[in-house]
Amino acid sequence: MESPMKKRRSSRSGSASGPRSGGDTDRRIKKSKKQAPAAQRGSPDGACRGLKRKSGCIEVAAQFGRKKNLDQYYSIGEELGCGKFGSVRICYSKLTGEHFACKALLKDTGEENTAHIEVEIMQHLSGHPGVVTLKEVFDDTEKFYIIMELCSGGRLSDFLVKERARFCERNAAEVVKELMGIVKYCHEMGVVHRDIKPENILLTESGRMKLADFGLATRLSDGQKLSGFFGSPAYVSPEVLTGYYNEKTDIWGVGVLLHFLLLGYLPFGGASREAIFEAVKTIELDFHGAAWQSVSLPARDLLSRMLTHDVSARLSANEVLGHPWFTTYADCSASGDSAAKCTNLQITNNIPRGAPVVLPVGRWSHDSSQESHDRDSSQESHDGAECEYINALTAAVARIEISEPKRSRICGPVPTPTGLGLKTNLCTAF
Ligand SMILES: Nc1ncnc2c1ncn2[C@@H]1O[C@H](COP(=O)(O)OP(=O)(O)OP(=O)(O)O)[C@@H](O)[C@H]1O
Repeated sequence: MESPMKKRRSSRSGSASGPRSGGDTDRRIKKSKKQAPAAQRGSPDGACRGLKRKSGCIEVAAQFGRKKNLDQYYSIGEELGCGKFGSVRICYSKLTGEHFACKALLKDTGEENTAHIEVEIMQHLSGHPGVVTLKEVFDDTEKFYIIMELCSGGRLSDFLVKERARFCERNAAEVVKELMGIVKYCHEMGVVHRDIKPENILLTESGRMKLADFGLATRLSDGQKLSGFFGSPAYVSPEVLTGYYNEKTDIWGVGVLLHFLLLGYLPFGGASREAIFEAVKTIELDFHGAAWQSVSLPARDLLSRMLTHDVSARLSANEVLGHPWFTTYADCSASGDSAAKCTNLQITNNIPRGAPVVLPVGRWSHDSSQESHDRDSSQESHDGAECEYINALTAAVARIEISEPKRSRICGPVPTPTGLGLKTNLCTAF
């Protein structure tokens, strides 16, 4: 797994533009129902303007109700992780004994308003099971302390590195389905995350995913465009590098993750940041090469629609979730035949960055113990039938009508997405 690359926090004041100010990009971005205006990152007064006034929305005037005397309420424990601007530690409520995570952000970094917006967006999204829940905020003369839900399962990136395990398509579909449900919720709430990557996806003890680190997130109203560089090089979308963008930049990030899950390596690599950017901007992925032969056609079709440079053609979160690839594996599970339909991908250790993984072409097995390349004739005929099924699905995929997302704003939690099929593995992995 690629090590996380530094974000340009100093350029967080990227702008949001109205629909009329943008040239070509405007024509590619269809307008939809009006939504809240994006936060003005340079203006604390504007930070809550237009934001849906759901219960608990933080009023900037109230400085998100931050409290003093952290020590009075919490004991701070060991470090869970370290970001560019501070560390995150486990903490214990002195009142209830509950465990939380405490993110400390230094005040003298000029990031004070960013901290406000991060907190505000977390609060805005609170209530969804896929978003790290904000508990409360403290400050003292030097730091802000964000008390949030503890995700003791660690980061998805660490899980992927540790496991180095087989990621069959069914498991990949479960991961992406759950993540996309969270992204869909964010977009419906008018929030673009802008830094979707496995380092920012945390896992609970029970293996559920939680999107975290809203430090680069922003709000976006329908038809608005964003500009400015945000994100991590390997996951950044081409439009972020070349001009204006919208919430579809998050779809690209999930697409990069899906590519990793399916093939075991990231699609855009390079020896330097510039080289990665060049790859992101110029490489058109070919889903027909040898590496893809053991990946189903619906999976390839979906990925090609997530990693297309044409933003207007790129699927929305809702459209991704409606893709037949997910139906395939939902149906498999329902029939109790899911394991048989898993294409096991062997993600071997020490894969050089950007190097292709040699996949076990045509191997279908029930579990990792059945790795034999010898398949009996009944299995062959089973595969043949499955191929027909998959090809029929692909034909259906080709007829999918692309529609703009409904930007209805959901005030409460949306239904919990299906849990990770890897739940057990995740629990034991940490
Ligand atoms: N709620 C949480 N529960 C458990 N661990 C957490 C939690 N939030 C953050 N962490 C850990 O702390 C690390 C840093 O957190 P986070 O990414 O929010 O900080 P950051 O300063 O924004 O980082 P970056 O430099 O990537 O922007 C995470 O990678 C994760 O390991």
